[in-house]
Amino acid sequence: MPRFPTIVPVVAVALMDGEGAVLMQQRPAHKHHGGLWEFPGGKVEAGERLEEALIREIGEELGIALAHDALVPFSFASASDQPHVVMLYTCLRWQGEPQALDAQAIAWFPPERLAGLAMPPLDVPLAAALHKAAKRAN
Ligand SMILES: Nc1nc2c([nH]c(=O)n2[C@@H]2O[C@H](COP(=O)(O)OP(=O)(O)OP(=O)(O)O)[C@@H](O)[C@H]2O)c(=O)[nH]1
Repeated sequence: MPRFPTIVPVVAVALMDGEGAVLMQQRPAHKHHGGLWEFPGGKVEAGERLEEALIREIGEELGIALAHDALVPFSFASASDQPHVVMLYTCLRWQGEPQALDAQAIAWFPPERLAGLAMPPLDVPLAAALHKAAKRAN
């Protein structure tokens, strides 16, 4: 019987500003997927709850405190050739001003511009779903 690879859970967030723009970060050049734009986040550590991991990662990467009750599960993405499962939340409320503490750069993009970014493969369907949801909301 075929066996599935062990899953590596990754949590990420689409922070949205008052105009619906989404914050993306550019991965450091020396890392896997270097230079690509991704949703801020990272791997869930053993024993961590998903939201707890996300709040920790975002504190480390952007220096902001996400409001726990503002984290809304949005979608997830996986592929047969990699163990990562990216679980994306949306969030409209946080404390502090996002800074690129880990990434090469951070920037806000209207949802319709996400598809034009160079992204890791798992982010492509997530970005498309965000764009679709934004269109439905308008
Ligand atoms: N944070 C984040 N990671 C993503 C996204 N999409 C995606 O495929 N990933 C992958 O999920 C993993 C997250 O790992 P991480 O951010 O905690 O740690 P890392 O950069 O050191 O990863 P690495 O060990 O693969 O180099 C990376 O392999 C990354 O490429 C995304 O939108 N956000």
